[in-house]
Amino acid sequence: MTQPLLQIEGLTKRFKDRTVVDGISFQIQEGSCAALLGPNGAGKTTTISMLAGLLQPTAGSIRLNHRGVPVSDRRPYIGYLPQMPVFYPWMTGKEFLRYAGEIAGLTGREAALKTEEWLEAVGLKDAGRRKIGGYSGGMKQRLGLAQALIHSPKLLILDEPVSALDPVGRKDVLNLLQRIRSKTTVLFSTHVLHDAEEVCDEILMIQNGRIVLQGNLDRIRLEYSEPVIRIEVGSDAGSRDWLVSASKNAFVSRVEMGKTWAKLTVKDVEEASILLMADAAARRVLIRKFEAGQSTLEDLFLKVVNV
Ligand SMILES: Nc1ncnc2c1ncn2[C@@H]1O[C@H](COP(=O)(O)OP(=O)(O)OP(=O)(O)O)[C@@H](O)[C@H]1O
Repeated sequence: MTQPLLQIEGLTKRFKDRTVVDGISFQIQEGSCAALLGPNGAGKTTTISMLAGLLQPTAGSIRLNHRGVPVSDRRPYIGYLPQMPVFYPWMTGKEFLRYAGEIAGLTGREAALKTEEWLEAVGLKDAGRRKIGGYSGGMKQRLGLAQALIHSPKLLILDEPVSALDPVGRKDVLNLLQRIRSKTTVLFSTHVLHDAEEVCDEILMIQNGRIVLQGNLDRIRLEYSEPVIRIEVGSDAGSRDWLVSASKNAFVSRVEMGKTWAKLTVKDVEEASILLMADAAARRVLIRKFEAGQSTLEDLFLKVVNV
């Protein structure tokens, strides 16, 4: 078995007496794309800052392997884009990238070559001649990605790369990440499950500084999906009463309910659908929506983070 690119063991960060990252362990295989997913305040930025070498862990180990051997200084192997990158608005995109390349250790010539390559790759070939002060949020984030990749790192780490963007910028950056991930191992943090699903194959769900669920997305989807029926009824008293009594059926194992809707976890979705529909028809209940299927990853995420 090949060594994982990144191995994290018991990583912990305490600020005074407050434990913000609480002994987390995980691995990232070369070539994969992993999302560190969790609600606000879960500990994502703190974890990522430790991986990027900006914050000293209180305990635990971070090991990055290159050709199967641990490296002593992992920073040259990592590309990092912080949650709120700082750009010099008076620089052009091109000047900024060259500067970033030289800071990352490239020679002037290499930095110039890589700048052209990356400006093209992130769709800023023409804009590269303009000042960053005039860039949109999405353009800045694409420039930030180019900056993080300019020294050809083995692992790209991004802290909430799309959360501050409008839908167009978000789509642009997610599409770009989709392309990058075929060549570079990626770890990015997000509090939006949909973003993780769009790009990643692995997830690490974090809450209160602990990993509460981790693994391959498809496997988790399969393992945790449950048969559910979602029903929406009319707002009349009869329909609402029926919904309450329907949720008390013996075949319902869990209920979430609003005034005119219910999500019922059942044992056998087909059998339960037939019984519920027949009963609703016999009692002339106004069904506005009836959806029988499997619970989604969103359901699981909400259940895990308990919101
Ligand atoms: N330097 C610090 N000193 C004390 N507490 C801190 C410090 N940095 C972060 N925290 C606290 O640690 C917790 C986790 O913060 P962190 O920024 O890692 O969460 P996050 O998951 O990235 O959240 P968000 O999605 O809001 O960015 C928060 O409650 C935060 O207030």
